[in-house]
Amino acid sequence: MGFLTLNDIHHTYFTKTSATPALRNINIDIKEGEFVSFLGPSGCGKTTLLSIIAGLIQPARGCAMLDGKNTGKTDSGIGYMLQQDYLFPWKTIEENILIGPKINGTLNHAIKTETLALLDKMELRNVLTSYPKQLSGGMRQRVALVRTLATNPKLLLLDEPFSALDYQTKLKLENLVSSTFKTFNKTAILVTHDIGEAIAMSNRVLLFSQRPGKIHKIFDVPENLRLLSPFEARHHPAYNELFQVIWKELESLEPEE
Ligand SMILES: Nc1ncnc2c1ncn2[C@@H]1O[C@H](COP(=O)(O)OP(=O)(O)OP(=O)(O)O)[C@@H](O)[C@H]1O
Repeated sequence: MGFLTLNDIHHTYFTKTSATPALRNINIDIKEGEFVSFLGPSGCGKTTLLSIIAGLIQPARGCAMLDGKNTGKTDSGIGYMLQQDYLFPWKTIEENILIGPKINGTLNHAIKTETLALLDKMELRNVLTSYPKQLSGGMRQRVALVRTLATNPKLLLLDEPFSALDYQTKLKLENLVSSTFKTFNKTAILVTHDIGEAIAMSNRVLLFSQRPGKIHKIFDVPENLRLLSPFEARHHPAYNELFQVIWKELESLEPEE
């Protein structure tokens, strides 16, 4: 069994008049410290699967087990980061990043020091007393990431966290996130539409089929790419090779016009 095990997950959304099958037969083991990306056509169920892993949606069948516990039944220590930063506009950056430990009742001197060090690592100095509206989009996403990491989650779910950023900021943030996750050996799942980002950030890329989403193929990212930063990885021949393979596979999934 993996650190995170997705066990025969199926899900269908029901309304009064319709049923939308979203996911079928999702089975996968993810190791501790692994970075996995979910890639696939729009509407194939990637966010639904993240919500099931987070315990926010009860799947119609199957379950997600993290460290031996069903994520839908326990407070499983999962951090969730989205495209929007959802910082509290009326709180300072310091208050925002420490809110998780404060709510959990775990805030102490050591956690505060570690969290502030993380803010430093994210190249955000001198913003502690600022408010979110005074920061750029890229800075706010980094603050959101520090806030997510402050609770020391066992697993991080990242739902297109870089997609609203300009290209340069996105590349910079990918580098920062990747080095932070490697340093702290964090297990993470990234939902993205960017094949390059998936390859440059991950150990494995899971390609989903059209809805109802199934795991269509799993691509292992060569070990030598993982030793590089995402920016460096994008210039490696192995990156281009894998990009072509995934691109062709993704194209074969698109519906005929
Ligand atoms: N609450 C809901 N009620 C009914 N249908 C839903 C609901 N949420 C999602 N769906 C449908 O389930 C399918 C999967 O949605 P989901 O958001 O998981 O896909 P996705 O792969 O994340 O899409 P995208 O890449 O466009 O963000 C879609 O057809 C969507 O319209």
